[in-house]
Amino acid sequence: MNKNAQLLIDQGKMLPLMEEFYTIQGEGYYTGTAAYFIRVGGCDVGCHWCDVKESWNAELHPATKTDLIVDNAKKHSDTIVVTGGEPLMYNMDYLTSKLQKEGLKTHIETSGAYTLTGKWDWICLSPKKNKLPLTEVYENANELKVIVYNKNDFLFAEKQASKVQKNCILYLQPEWSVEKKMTPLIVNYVMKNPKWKISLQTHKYLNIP
Ligand SMILES: C[S@@+](CC[C@H](N)C(=O)[O-])C[C@H]1O[C@@H](n2cnc3c(N)ncnc32)[C@H](O)[C@@H]1O
Ligand SMILES: Nc1nc2[nH]cc(C(=O)O)c2c(=O)[nH]1
Ligand code: SF4
Ligand SMILES: [Mg+2]
Repeated sequence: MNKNAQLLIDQGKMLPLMEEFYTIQGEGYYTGTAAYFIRVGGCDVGCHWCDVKESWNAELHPATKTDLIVDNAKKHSDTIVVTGGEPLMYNMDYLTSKLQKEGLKTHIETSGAYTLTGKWDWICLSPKKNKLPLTEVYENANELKVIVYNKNDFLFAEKQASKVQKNCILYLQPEWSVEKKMTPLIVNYVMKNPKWKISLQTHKYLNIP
């Protein structure tokens, strides 16, 4: 990448853009709500079950002017979900201030493993064992969404829940490849531990992006 583009990326004025799409939020608190998704490339957390591994290598995704991303997003929805990849690998201050100036709601999907930048109307924190969230992200999360791949993940989920604020909404979401096996276990767990809710990847049942 040329020096100038790298400088603009460092300032958040350009971002490696993998894809953007208008769809229905499939997961968590806003499930069922229309939103425009901005998927930023680049992630080094390395979840073995990640459903967007194509996002990991930032160099495969074109550095795009943040102003253009915003001008496009505002045509589609009043709610913008920034995801990735891991969006917090980049400085989100410029993007979110521009989105909010346009009157748009800013939501983020994050592992919380990097410094919290940006002004967010909603933070979905999905912690990963390989690279745990930073304290500042636990403290500002509106929802905690723990992916359940095996039985040990219930214990991990409880540890993560002890780190977020009292009003943070707690979700357990089955990992997609074991969804048939883990969903009944999550259903049982939630009935026994009703501070938790179940979150399903409803867009995958609906066959939408
Ligand atoms: C692809 S990640 C991108 C944002 C950020 N890197 C993160 O992990 O939160 C978006 C959401 O999808 C979840 N996810 C990824 N792969 C999944 C899978 N195979 N099954 C269930 N959820 C998955 C993540 O935990 C996260 O909540
Ligand atoms: N419909 C839909 N909802 C989503 N919620 C979080 C997603 C993500 O990949 O971050 C996602 C996604 O990829 N599609
Ligand atoms: S942190 Fe998110 S994008 Fe990165 S590997 Fe894990 S699920 Fe995929
Ligand atoms: Mg997804």
